[in-house]
Amino acid sequence: MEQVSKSKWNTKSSIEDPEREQKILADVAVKARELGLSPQWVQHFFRLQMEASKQVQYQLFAEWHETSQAQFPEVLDLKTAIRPRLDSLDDKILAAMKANWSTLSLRGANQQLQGCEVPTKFPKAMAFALTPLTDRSSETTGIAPASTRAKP
Ligand SMILES: C=C(O[C@@H]1C=C(C(=O)O)C=C[C@H]1O)C(=O)O
Repeated sequence: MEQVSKSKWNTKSSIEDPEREQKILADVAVKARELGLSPQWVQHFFRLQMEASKQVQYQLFAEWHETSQAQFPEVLDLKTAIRPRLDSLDDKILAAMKANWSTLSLRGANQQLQGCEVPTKFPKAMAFALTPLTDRSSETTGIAPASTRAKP
């Protein structure tokens, strides 16, 4: 996200790109369906990762405004270099979700994550990022309680 932020800082672009976010959410829902994952939970997960990413960007922008940060040298281009990398990361995340779906959809598995603290410069972003893993109510996840799910 530092590269994304630097690129936007240099080009004075806005942090938020709702069109790109909508496209990502639509794409991951299609891919989730293809992989047999809950599109609802997958969208919820990616929505929160995007909130986390924007939180990091806002924090960095605030720091840079504070210090009157100049343009950054040697920053990758957002559209042609950074976003394609983010897209391939999204595909890897979906594949990892597929590989770990039985664990992810276990009710109670989230308890292992409750109260876990990861040292970070971006605690607010981390809170967003972890929410889909810690808040596992079926209302937000679209994952049926274990008792009602068919056995594999
Ligand atoms: C990461 C970016 O910034 C924001 C966050 C996004 C994300 O996390 O995928 C997408 C669009 C922007 O609202 C970006 O512009 O690519």
